[in-house]
Amino acid sequence: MGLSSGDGTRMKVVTGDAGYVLEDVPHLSDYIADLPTYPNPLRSNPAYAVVKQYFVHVDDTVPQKVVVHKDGPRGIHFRRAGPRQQVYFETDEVHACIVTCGGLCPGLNTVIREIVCGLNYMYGVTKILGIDGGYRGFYSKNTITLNPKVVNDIHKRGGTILGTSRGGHDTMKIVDSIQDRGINQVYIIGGDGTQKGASVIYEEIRQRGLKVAVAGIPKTIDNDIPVIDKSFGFDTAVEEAQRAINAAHVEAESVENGIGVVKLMGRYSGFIAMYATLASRDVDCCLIPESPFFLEGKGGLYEFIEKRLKENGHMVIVIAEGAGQDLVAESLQSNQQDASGNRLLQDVGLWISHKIRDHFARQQKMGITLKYIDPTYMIRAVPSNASDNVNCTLLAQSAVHGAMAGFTGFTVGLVNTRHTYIPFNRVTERQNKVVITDRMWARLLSSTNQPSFLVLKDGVEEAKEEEEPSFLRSKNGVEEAKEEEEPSFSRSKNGVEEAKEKKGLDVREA
Ligand SMILES: Nc1ncnc2c1ncn2[C@@H]1O[C@H](COP(=O)(O)OP(=O)(O)OP(=O)(O)O)[C@@H](O)[C@H]1O
Ligand SMILES: O=P(O)(O)OC[C@H]1O[C@](O)(CO)[C@@H](O)[C@@H]1O
Ligand SMILES: [Mg+2]
Repeated sequence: MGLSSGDGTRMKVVTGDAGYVLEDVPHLSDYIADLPTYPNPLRSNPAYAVVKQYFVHVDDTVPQKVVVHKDGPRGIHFRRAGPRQQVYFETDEVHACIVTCGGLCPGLNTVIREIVCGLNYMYGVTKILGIDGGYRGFYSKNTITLNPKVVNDIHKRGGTILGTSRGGHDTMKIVDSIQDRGINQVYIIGGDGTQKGASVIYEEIRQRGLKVAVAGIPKTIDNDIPVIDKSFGFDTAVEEAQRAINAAHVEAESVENGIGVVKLMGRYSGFIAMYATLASRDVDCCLIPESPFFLEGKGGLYEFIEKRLKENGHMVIVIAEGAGQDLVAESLQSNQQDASGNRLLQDVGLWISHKIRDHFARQQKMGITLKYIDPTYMIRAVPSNASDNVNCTLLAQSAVHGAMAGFTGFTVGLVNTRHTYIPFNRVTERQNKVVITDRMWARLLSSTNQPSFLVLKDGVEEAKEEEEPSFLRSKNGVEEAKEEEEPSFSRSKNGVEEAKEKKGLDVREA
C-alpha cells in the first residue's frame, strides 16, 4: 500500500491492489506526536454490551462506486464511520461547540440535538456550547450552553435554535475564539459554502498545531453536495413541496384551461423539482437549471402547454428557482449577491407566469387561467419528517464517533447507504447536479412525457446552445456527471444522445 499526502489540500490517499484507493481523512495524530489514547467508554456502556461488532474495524472502508465491471478498478473508497475501540479524548477533556450556517433546512435542530445527546449519553461529555448565528457568532456573540435537557424537544421545531447567517467567515477570528475558549471539538452544520469555511478552519487549526477536531455535517435542501447519497432535509422538502403541487393541481383542474405554476428551491441543482415531480404524478412539466428550455416555436414550452391543455384541459408546471435564468436575464439584469457571495436569482416563477399569460393573450386562440404558487421558504422552514429525523440522528452520532476517535477535517455522509468520513475537499470541489444524460432524468421525462427541449439537428437532438445557462458550466465547460452513476445511454459522436436510444432505456436496473 502506498500513502501519498500533501499538496495544498493535504490529501491522504492510500492505494492497494486491484486499483483500490482510500481517500482518507486527516487525524489529529498526523500533526501532533505521541497523543495518548483511551478505551472507548462505550465498551462499558450496558446499552452496547450485547451488540456484537459494534466497533468499526480500523480497515473498514466504503466504495464510492457499487456498479463495477469485471476488469474495472475497485475505485475510490471512504473511511467507514462509527465508534472505534480507542478514543483520543478523555471524557472530562472534551469541550465541544456546534454552529449552523447558511440557509435553513429541515432537520437542523435534530442534528444539534443528537450531537448534544450523543456526546453526553455515549461519551459522558458535559461541556457543549452552541455558537449563536453562524460563523460570525464565534467572535461577535455570546455562546449558548447546551445539554440534553435544553435540546430535548427541539427536533419538533423548524429552523435552528442556534440561529444561522451568511457571510462573516473570518478564519483568524474564528480560530482565535476556538483557541481562547479551549474548544477542542467543532461541529459545523451547513451547505457547500459552510464546508469550505470548515475546511479553512481545519487548515488554520492544523497550522497552529491545536488538538481540535473539526467535523462537518452537510446540510442543504438543494441536495447539491457531491459524493453523498442524499443530504438531510431533502426528503422533507420534497414531501412539503407536494402540498404546493397539490394546490396547483386542484386550482388548475377546477377551471377551463387551468395552469398551475409552482416554483421550488434549487439554485444550481434541480433535485427538489425533479423528485417532487416524480413523487407527485400531477406535474406535466418540470423545468430545472440543468436542462435548458425555450418558449417559442417547435418543441418549445408554449407549444407543449397548448398540446397538454387540448388533451387534458389543465396542466401543472414545476420550475426550480435556478431554471431559465439566462432567459430571465434577457429582460431583467441583476448581478446582486448575498452576504456569502452567492448570486441572487430573479424570480423565474413570476417571470414565466407573465410570459405564459402574455403569450396566450396575444395569441387569442385559447383563454387560460394561471395560478402561480411560490412555496419557497415553506418547504425548508418545517421540522424534519420521520425518515430525515433518523438520517439526522445517524449523521450526528457518526460525527461524534469520528471526532472522539481523533479524526478531523472530515464531513460525515452516506455513501451507498453506509456512513462515511469524507475529506472536505471531496465535498467542496464541485456541486452535485442533475445529470440530464442520466437515467433519473430520463425516468422523469418518461413520467411527465414533457419535451426534452432539444432541437433536431441532422436527425440528432441537441440543446439550443445559446440557451445553456453559462453559470452552470464547470471550469472546463463540461458538467461533471455524479461519478457513481452510470450514464443511462451511450453517447453519440458529438456527445449528444439519440432519441431512439433513450426509448430503449433498460429500466430493470434500479
Ligand atoms: N470559500 C469559502 N471560504 C470560507 N468561508 C466560506 C466560503 N464560502 C462560504 N463561506 C462561509 O460559509 C457560510 C455559509 O455559506 P453560504 O451562505 O454559501 O451557505 P451554504 O453553507 O452554502 O448553505 P446553503 O445551502 O444554504 O447555500 C457563510 O458564513 C460564508 O461566509
Ligand atoms: O434566501 P436565503 O435564505 O438566502 O436562501 C435561499 C437559498 O437557500 C437555499 O435554500 C439553499 O439552502 C437555496 O435553495 C436558496 O436559493
Ligand atoms: Mg451553498
